[in-house]
Amino acid sequence: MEFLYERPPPYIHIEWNDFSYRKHTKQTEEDIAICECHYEATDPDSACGERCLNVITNTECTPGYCPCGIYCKNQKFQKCEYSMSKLFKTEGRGWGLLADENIKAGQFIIEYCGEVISWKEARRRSQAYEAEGLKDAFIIALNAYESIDATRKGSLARFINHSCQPNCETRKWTVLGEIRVGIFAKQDILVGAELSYNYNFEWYGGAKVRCLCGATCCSGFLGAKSRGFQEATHLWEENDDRYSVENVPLYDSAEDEPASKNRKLNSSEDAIKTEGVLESFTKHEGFPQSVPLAVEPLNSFRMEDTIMHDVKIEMSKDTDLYSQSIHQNFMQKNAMISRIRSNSACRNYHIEPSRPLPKSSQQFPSGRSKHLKQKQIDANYVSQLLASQVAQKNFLLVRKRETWLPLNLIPYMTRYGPPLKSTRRTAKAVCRQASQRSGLELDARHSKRSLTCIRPLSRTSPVLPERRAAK
Ligand SMILES: C[S@@+](CC[C@H](N)C(=O)[O-])C[C@H]1O[C@@H](n2cnc3c(N)ncnc32)[C@H](O)[C@@H]1O
Repeated sequence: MEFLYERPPPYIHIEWNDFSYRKHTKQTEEDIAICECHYEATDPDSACGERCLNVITNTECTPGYCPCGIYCKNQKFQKCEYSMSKLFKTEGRGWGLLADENIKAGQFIIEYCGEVISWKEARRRSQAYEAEGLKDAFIIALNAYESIDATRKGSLARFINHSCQPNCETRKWTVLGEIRVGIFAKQDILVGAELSYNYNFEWYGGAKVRCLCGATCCSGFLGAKSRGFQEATHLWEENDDRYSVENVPLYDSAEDEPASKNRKLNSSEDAIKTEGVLESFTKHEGFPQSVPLAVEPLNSFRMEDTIMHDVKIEMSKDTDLYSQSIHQNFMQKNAMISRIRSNSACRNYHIEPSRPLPKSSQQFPSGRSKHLKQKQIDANYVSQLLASQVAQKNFLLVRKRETWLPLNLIPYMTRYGPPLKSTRRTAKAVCRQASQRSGLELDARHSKRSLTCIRPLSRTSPVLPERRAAK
C-alpha cells in the first residue's frame, strides 16, 4: 500500500522563527514588560494567569524578569507549549492537522513559524513559488512590512488548512520584543477534529483555488471575500460570462490527488507512524459547528505592480494537472498571501475581554468585541485618574518602583474608562501634572514604541490625600 509511506513534501522543521533576513530585535531592559503577579502555591492562577497584565496585552513574560520565576505560565511560545496535534492526509486539500487531544476554547495550539521576511521579499517569493509550480501557499502577512514564509522552513502549523467556518484563529503576541503568530482555539475542539482557521487570503488575480472546506457558509474560493477578488472579477454577477466559473483558470487541489490516494481509510490500523508523526487519513467528515467568522474588510495588498515574467518550466509527464493552460496556470496560481487578523491586544492595545470590559466596549452578535475607543493622552485626565484613591491604590499595588506602567493601562486597570492612546506628547508634562494633582511622586518616560510610561518613584505605600492630611 504505497500511500501509507507518503509524506508531505520536504521542509525544514523549526520551532522558532528564522531571522536570516534581519536580526532579531534586541530588547533593552526598559522595553521589558514586567507583570505584577505573585505566585501563591494555593492559587494556581496567581502565576501569570488571565489577570496578568502581560497576558492582557498579549505579551509573554521575559524569563529572569517575571516575578513568578519558574512558575510563570506566560511563556508558551518560548517554551513551545503546544497542544497535541497530528498530521493527516485530507481528501482534496493536501495535508492537514488534526487535534490529538481535546482542546479548550482559547487554548494556544501552535506557533506559525517560518522565515521572517520583508514584504518585498514575500512578493518576490510568492511569484517565484508560482513559477516553480508550488500549489500551496504558506506566506502569511505579519504586518504592513513583514511576512512569515513557512514554505521552506516552518512548524506543523503550516499544515493547517483554511476553513470558512474555522475552529481556530490566529493571534499576534509580543515575545521577547518580536511579534509572533499563534494559532488559538476559537471553541472547544474534540480530539480527532481537523484544525482550521480563516486565511483571510487576499487575492491578487490568477487562478482561483476552489475552497473545499465543506462549511455551509463556504465562500467557494480561497480569497473570494477579499477586495481584490471581488473587484477584479464578476464571478457572481449573473449573465456575465467573462468570468463564469468554467472560464476562470481554476486550480482545484482535488485534481492532484491520484485516485489511489483519495481512498479513505476506516480503521486506525491503516495509520502508520513515521518520524514521530502519525500520518493517517481523516475519519472526520464534517466541520464543527461554530459561529461563522465575519470577514473584515482587508487592507488591500495588491500585486498589480508585480511584473510577471515568462518562465520556461520543464514539465514531467505526470504533472498533467496543469495540462490545460500550463503557462497561464503557472503564472497565476495562488497569487495570494494570507493575512493575520489584528485580533490581538498586542501593541495595538485592543484589550481582549479576559476581564469584564469597561462600558465603552461593544459586543457584536458574533461574540467578538469591538476595539475599545481610545482617548488621547491628556495630562488632566491622567491626573484626575491618579488623584482618585481607588486608582492610586491600584496603581501602587500593582507597580513596583522598578517597573513602568504604560499610561494606557491605567484606566483599564482601574476600570474607569477607555484606554488612553499614547502619543508623543510630553511625557514629563503629563507626569508633572499628574504628580501635582495626585500627590504621588511619579516618574515618566517615553519609550521607542511611542508609549508614555509612568511609575511611582517611591516603593513605599502611597501617601494618599487623607493620610497626608492626618499627618
Ligand atoms: C498553508 S497550506 C496548508 C497545508 C497544505 N494542505 C499542504 O498539504 O501542505 C495552504 C494550501 O493548502 C490548500 N488548502 C488549504 N485550505 C484549503 C481549502 N479549504 N480548500 C482547498 N485547498 C485548501 C491550498 O492549496 C492552500 O494554498
